[in-house]
Amino acid sequence: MGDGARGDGELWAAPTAAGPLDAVVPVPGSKSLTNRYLVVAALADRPSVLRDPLVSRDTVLMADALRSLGADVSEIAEGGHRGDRPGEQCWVVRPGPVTGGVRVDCGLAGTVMRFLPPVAALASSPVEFDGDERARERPMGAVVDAVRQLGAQVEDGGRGLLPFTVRGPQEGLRGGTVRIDASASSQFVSALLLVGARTREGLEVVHDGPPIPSLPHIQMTVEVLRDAGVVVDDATPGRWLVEAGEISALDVHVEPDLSNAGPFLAAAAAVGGRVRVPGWPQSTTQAGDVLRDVLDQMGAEVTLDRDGLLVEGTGELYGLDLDLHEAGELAPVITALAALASSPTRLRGIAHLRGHETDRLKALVTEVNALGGRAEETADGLLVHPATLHGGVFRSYADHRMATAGAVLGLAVEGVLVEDIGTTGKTLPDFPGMWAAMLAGVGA
Ligand SMILES: O=C(O)C1=C[C@@H](OP(=O)(O)O)[C@@H](O)[C@H](O)C1
Ligand SMILES: C=C(OP(=O)(O)O)C(=O)O
Repeated sequence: MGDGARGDGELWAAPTAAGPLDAVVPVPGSKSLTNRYLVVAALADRPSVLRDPLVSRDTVLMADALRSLGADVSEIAEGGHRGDRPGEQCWVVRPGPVTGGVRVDCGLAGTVMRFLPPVAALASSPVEFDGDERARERPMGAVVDAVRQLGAQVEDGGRGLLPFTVRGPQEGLRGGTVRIDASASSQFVSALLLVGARTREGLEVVHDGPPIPSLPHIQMTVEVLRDAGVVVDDATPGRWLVEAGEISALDVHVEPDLSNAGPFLAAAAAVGGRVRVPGWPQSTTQAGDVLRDVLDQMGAEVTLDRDGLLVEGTGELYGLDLDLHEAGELAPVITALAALASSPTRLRGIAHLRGHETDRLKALVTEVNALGGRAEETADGLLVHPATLHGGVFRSYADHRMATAGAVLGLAVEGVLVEDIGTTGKTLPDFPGMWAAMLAGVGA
């Protein structure tokens, strides 16, 4: 198991901010983009270059899995360059025929456990999938079902959960129409779209069920495929058509992870001062971009310019009523701010967070209330009422976003101890170091 695989019980004394912040925080690359680029590059016709990819547990698991399935992922660019820009790191992905006979460790990465079973169905020998203990509880049924509809066999003991083994058909994937219920995760649709071009007849994916969450993530998949020359028709809501054909190699710079920027930007909103995240894209498919609007509504001043995104705290922090169906991964950090706000917050449209790294609705209510907060679960979200918080242990449940939410609370509340801060390694290689750098010099 890699870094952050399990709660280690260790407590991290979250630093309080001794004064207003004044920091520039470079944020590593997007998890969602890095893992899509890796999969597309592994299925492409020639080698690809990913510039400034995220290197964290989720993306290393993806790179390792793709290596075991026949691609080569290496850190140095062809010819020994490390990239065009000073300090730029590159991953070079050389595709190869998809081979089976291997075991894929998904860790707790939704992108690995959902995106790779359809890739494994391109191999004719079996591929075993497993992951962390909690990974065995995350919804997988639609992926298992879809891979079967594509003609693969899946041995899952009838559970529709990890662990399972995928055996692709000897003759490769024919394609055709696959019908799934993607209401538990947008990743079910993304997973199928990513392999669509590698089927003989192309792939039609039809969603049949309650509304799909995180639609911007599906749009991101479509845009990444189009960058690689794949023809995708997404004109009809709930239906996607991917034409069969070659996937072109990519040479891409990975945008910073806007959702991972959340805790740093929230810090300025919570305790005042300014935090700038350089390289914030002017336009993006990342759901995290909605933070600009959310932080503005909560009372911060938000400015996007050529130097990045600047958030300035105003001393006011308001609650809000927000449908987060499209950007559920922001719920933990918004809940942390809500717990510090002067008016109530209602978050709606996020029932599917019960199937994320942990049951995030339950975990957020339990941990905010353990610090004296007044949060409650609703059928599809959370209510957070104003309260005076006190110190105590904030448990993270092996969930990177729970841990960073605890850090945000700790800035404003003395004596917050976050359990297993190392779990942030799922999507951030050095969160404690970045947090300390943001606070360096404050109040000095
Ligand atoms: O495809 C992706 O990269 C993701 C899709 C979303 O998943 P859900 O649709 O399961 O919420 C998001 O929450 C997750 O962090 C990343
Ligand atoms: C839900 C998340 O991750 P995953 O990609 O594992 O689903 C997340 O990062 O908030």
